[in-house]
Amino acid sequence: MPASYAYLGPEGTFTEVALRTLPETATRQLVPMVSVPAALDAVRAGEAEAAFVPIENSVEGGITTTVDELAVGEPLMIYREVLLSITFALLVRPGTKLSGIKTVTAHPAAQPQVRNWMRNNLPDVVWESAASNADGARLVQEGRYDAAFAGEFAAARYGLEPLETGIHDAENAQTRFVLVGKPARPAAPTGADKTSVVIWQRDDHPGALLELLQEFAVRGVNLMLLQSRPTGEGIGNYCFAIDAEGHIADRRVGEALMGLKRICPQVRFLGSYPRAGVGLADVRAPRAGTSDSEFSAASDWLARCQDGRF
Ligand SMILES: O=C(O)C(=O)Cc1ccccc1
Repeated sequence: MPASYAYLGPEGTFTEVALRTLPETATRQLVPMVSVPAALDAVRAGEAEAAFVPIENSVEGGITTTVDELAVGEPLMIYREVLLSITFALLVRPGTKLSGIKTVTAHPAAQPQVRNWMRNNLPDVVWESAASNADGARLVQEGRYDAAFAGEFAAARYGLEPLETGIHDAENAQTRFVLVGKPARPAAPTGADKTSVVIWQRDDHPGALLELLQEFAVRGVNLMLLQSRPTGEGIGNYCFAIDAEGHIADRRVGEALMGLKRICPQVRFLGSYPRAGVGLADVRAPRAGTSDSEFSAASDWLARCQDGRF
């Protein structure tokens, strides 16, 4: 049996479309799962080699279920990311008219991307969340809802028709998906990489977040995502999911992570992986004093000082 990748299903999700852009899917069995936690647990249980799940969108930010699931439980690591531009279609059973729609469904992350369109076109319609956009389409096929926001490509799969296509409140809305597996050595740096971590702060005091961010700032590491998530230990207790530019093998990134490890009760490394859609030409040169060679020269100098050989 070929190795399998579990993904947020059922068939016809944006997740599946994004997953199929990875060349290695040609030799993998793709297994739709009912939820993000189910896909991740399939990896933890050794039933799937990897899971492919949505993690962030450009309209609403982090997809919290995914961030929360990666922050706790048996550790997993991100190996790849895929960016997909998203527009929605309003899918209905054949013959349904806009005026006949009383209920609509989709994944919760779809709502901020279609809210204005709904306000203008379906102002009195009741929204209910589905496990995924394709699951919403499946529920419309079953007659549970009148319409679903989903990819136009999902229509044929569920015997529906698109009443409207190209629905998107924000121009160029993109969703980011990640391929997640059990921890192993990250792929070698490409020069255009990203490092994801979740960090917990030691205690609540003025400047606590600033102290964490300084570890990146003083080493010239640019941040690409900062998301606070409740730890579940009472109001005001947060951990922070952070994406930083660079690879853990880059000295400035490694040193920033070591700095965090010294001051945080817990640091969870979620992986270093190539940035989607970014080439070497798009990557800024390191800030003065933060290149690998400058870190090495400084450690050599320190060793010489310690030896009295300066
Ligand atoms: O992949 C899907 O279809 C999903 O349900 C997740 C999702 C939600 C909103 C935008 C893109 C992907």
